[in-house]
Amino acid sequence: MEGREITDSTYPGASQEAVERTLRFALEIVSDGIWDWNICTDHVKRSPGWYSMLGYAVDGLSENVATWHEVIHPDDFERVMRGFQAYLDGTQPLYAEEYRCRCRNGDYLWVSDHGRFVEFDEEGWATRMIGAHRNIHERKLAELALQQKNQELLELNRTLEDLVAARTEALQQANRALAEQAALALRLSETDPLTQVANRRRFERQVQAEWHRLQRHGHPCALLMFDLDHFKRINDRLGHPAGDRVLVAVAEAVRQDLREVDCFARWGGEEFVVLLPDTDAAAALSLAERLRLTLRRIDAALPMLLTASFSVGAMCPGEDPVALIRRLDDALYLAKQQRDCVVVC
Ligand SMILES: Nc1nc2c(ncn2[C@@H]2O[C@H](COP(=O)(O)OP(=O)(O)OP(=O)(O)O)[C@@H](O)[C@H]2O)c(=O)[nH]1
Repeated sequence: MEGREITDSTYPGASQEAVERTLRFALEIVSDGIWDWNICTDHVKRSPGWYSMLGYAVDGLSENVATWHEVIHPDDFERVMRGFQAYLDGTQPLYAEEYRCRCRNGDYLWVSDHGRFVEFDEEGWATRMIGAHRNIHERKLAELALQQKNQELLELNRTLEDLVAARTEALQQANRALAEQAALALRLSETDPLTQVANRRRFERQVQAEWHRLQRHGHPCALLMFDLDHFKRINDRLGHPAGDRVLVAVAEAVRQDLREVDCFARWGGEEFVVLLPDTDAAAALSLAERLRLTLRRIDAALPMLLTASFSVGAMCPGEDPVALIRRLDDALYLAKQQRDCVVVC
């Protein structure tokens, strides 16, 4: 077994005493204090360096293991004993611990402690163990201060990360709320407050977009315009609020006859327009006829029949949207000469 005999081939011909002296010198050079434990008698011989390291008079303490137990800091005691026992049990290949030792003046000094068995009986039981202490107080304090700083930095970092995450979340929430508000503001600015259909502004924007689509891809697109007939009479006979209710009922009925992609808008007063993407003039005409009949069927508790006059027209490539609207206006004017009819332009 390694380290079983101190007198081995390293020191051929030397006496046991001479070898021990040499080893002791070597240990004193590399350590601050040495202990030499006779396991059978429980006698522990400690070097003068060990006593002076802790401020005790040389050989001023009982030379046994209990002295060691008494100087270990209570907070380190269990850990050190566990490490020591693990070596004694053979579950650890060496005994090496760092802990605090009580000095004579009551202060505690950080030391490192290494030890190993050096002699065994015939059955292989350890009979002697030698160890060395080193004063690591300054290094250990610096290390602990560094650990403390690292811990503080970690906590600060965590706090900062939490703060950043909380701020990011708050910012994202604010952005979402802002985007929702902006979308609502846009919707309101482009919605007719009475009928809740699109207003002229939204309609003109959509017409421009469709016009560009037509120029680029040649997709057909049609427009439909209608104006309620003799609407003034409704107001005059039943009052303005009743007229409002009729406008709302008209918008509701027409909307139900349209597709999602159609843009239905109130052009002004009792006049409405519909933008019909991917629709040619013939399809727009049949839709206008259908809507004309729809309006006649509206049940608005009116003493007179509700009718409307329509104009429809398809967008022509190259034609200015303004010119197209004018064309529809002119056709509606013609329809108004007869009323309750559709004029294609
Ligand atoms: N109740 C109500 N009436 C409105 C609204 N906007 C416009 N009007 C009324 O609609 C009527 C439009 O009258 P006119 O332009 O003479 O048209 P009309 O009576 O429908 O006659 P024709 O279009 O020639 O068939 C006016 O009395 C306006 O006051 C509105 O928001 N609510």
